[in-house]
Amino acid sequence: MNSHKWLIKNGQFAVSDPEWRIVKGYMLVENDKIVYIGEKLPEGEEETTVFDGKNLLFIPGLINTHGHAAMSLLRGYGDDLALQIWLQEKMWPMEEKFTADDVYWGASLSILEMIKGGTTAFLDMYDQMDQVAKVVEESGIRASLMRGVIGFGSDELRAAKLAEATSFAKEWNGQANGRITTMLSPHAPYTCGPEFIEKFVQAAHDLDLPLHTHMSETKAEVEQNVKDYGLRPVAHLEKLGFFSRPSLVAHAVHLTDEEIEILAKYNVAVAHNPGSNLKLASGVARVPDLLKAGVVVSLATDGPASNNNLDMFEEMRLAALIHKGVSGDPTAVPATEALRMGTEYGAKSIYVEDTGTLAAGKKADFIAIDLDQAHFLPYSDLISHVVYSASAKDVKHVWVDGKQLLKDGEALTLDEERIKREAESAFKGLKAR
Ligand SMILES: CSC[C@H]1O[C@@H](n2cnc3c(O)ncnc32)[C@H](O)[C@@H]1O
Ligand SMILES: [Zn+2]
Repeated sequence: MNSHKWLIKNGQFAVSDPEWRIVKGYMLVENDKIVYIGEKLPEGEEETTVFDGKNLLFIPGLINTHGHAAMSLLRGYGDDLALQIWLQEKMWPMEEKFTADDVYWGASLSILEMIKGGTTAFLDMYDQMDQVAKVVEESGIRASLMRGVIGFGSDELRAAKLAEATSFAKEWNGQANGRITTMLSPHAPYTCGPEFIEKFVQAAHDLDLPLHTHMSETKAEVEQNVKDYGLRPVAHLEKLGFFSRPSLVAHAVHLTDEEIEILAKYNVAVAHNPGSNLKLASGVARVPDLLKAGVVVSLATDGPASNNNLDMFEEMRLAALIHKGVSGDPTAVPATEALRMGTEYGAKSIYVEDTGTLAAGKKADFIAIDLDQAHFLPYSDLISHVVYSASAKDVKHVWVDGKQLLKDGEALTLDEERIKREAESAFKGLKAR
């Protein structure tokens, strides 16, 4: 393969080594990697192709660590409901009717929205994952993918779903030039019995893969777990060996001090979904306490049907704001920490640690924010502006693996008009069936 080198000049770059600061000057990219960031033109690069970074702030691509992309087709279908009613009466009956094409177009719509909003990597848990993987391959985004499994039904059905999950994980791990990685994912302790979860743990050991699940999202679910198994979800999963694998849990809203200690002890990462937790009235996770205990807390939207968008700037802002409101402490989650949660901690959570920061040697997954807008002036503190003033609409350019996916707000790898048409028609089809 021919080597491709290009240089950004006149840019402002948000680096975090170890504190956030803005470097004004140059960034050199070679193939899929950042090779230099600094104030001076790197020696010998006078002739290198140049991209003008004037009026642009370059930050690491945002990393959305929990979601269900195909659920964009169900956006607005079942608002203002609590989790279990929303799942049982609205989502699951519709999801039963999803065809492979529905998953493909639903995932395409979400991936388009994510790229346009500055997300360069995401985690997805869903059925018919090969369709999502196809869109990841075509679009150029990075993703951690898993066939999510709900363990209702017969032993045969469960065995078939586990086999599907493991064969997907084996087949797709490392595909799309390494942009796809995989995990194994029982949906939740309330939809997967203990023996079934143990099978996932065994498979994760056999295949050397991380585990992911929904955990302690609602108070009712925690109480049900105690009734059914005599333990709260954290001790229950610990007993089943879940945390013996690298693991990421989504939500973790209802935790005791002891549970936070257990998560910290096993290095379990938490995907915090502030928007979805508020919308489904699930509660507010103890993020400041988790961070204090040394738990890696990243940010996620959850599916577009419980959010109802995939704007990671909104999640960073919510994370920075709600914990101040709940605790009465304005320093509970500072802007600097919210930005790490949306980038660096996201990379750790989905085990793609060669991304998530702007630094020489890291993957060239980064975005450019258009600073020439009223809501960013004065240019007093650009890190503050990213968290408190920016939104998905401010993203002008996006690169993943050094390849440009968004240019002047236009998707380069996806056909936006076709995706919008197909998604609308897929939703109509679902409703009619
Ligand atoms: C087995 S595929 C994933 C499964 O998860 C469902 N889901 C979407 N959002 C949530 C949530 O907040 N908590 C629990 N489960 C959720 C989705 O509808 C799929 O069935
Ligand atoms: Zn979810």
